Amino acid sequence: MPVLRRADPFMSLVTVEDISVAYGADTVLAHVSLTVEPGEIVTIVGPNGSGKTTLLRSLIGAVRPTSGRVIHKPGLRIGYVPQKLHIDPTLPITVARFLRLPGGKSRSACARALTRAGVPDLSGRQMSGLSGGQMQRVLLARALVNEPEILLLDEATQGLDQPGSAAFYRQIEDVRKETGCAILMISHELHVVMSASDRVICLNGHVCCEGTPEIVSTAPEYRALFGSGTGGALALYRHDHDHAHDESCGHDHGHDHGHDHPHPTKTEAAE
Ligand SMILES: Nc1ncnc2c1ncn2[C@@H]1O[C@H](COP(=O)(O)OP(=O)(O)OP(=O)(O)O)[C@@H](O)[C@H]1O
Repeated sequence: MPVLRRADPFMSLVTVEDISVAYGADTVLAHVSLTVEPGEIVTIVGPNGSGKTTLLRSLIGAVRPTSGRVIHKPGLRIGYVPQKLHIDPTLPITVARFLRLPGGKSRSACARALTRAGVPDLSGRQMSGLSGGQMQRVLLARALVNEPEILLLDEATQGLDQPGSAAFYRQIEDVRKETGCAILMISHELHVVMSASDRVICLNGHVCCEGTPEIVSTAPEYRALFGSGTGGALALYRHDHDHAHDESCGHDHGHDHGHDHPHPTKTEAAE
């Protein structure tokens, strides 16, 4: 069984224990371990082909690790926002119908999810007529219908312009504030995302380094992959933590997730 459920009231939402994943002869993830705690925002960064999507897919049970295991808190509700969803333009389907598709969700739950995703007025619109930004909000709403305890986002702002993606990430922070759900996301938009994250995991087939955005951005492993340019961008987006973190680029599980996390400082670039 690739995904286990363990009964422990104090356990993490998700625990990845030393997983490796191979496609045929190609090992794309080697000995990856991580946890996601209730209410935290964790961002996975890494170059193309570094195994980020594979990691998310193994979390939802869509990819089977060759070794190691993925453990979910029992009864864990997961919301998944894919990179993109191709809708056949000749298929007439409204947003409301799309949201209710996976098993007769109530109208009120769908309306609530659209409001949480910041698009309360889209329910009567045709899916094929949505802009890229609206589509991503609808995919977010779909992931929110079941009131997830953890939201997985796979490069959810791909194709959006900078203001569009900044607005999307602000919405994600609002969702976390309102619902308390944890967020595990993949993104290439380092300067926006690293500011909004409690913790960043830098992946390149294995976990290169992990910690607060400030710590990861100065880690030699991270700089070797991404250069030092983002260090300047990060300075624009200081995240005001009101809790302590480990000061090393190692595992950083010691902080308190039970309280409110402030938004990143607003900046010109985030407007
Ligand atoms: N279903 C599959 N079958 C075979 N190889 C795959 C499959 N899915 C992914 N791969 C390969 O595994 C490696 C990791 O892919 P993955 O999509 O997990 O990386 P990624 O970090 O998400 O990449 P990107 O940033 O480009 O989206 C790549 O070399 C990819 O070609």
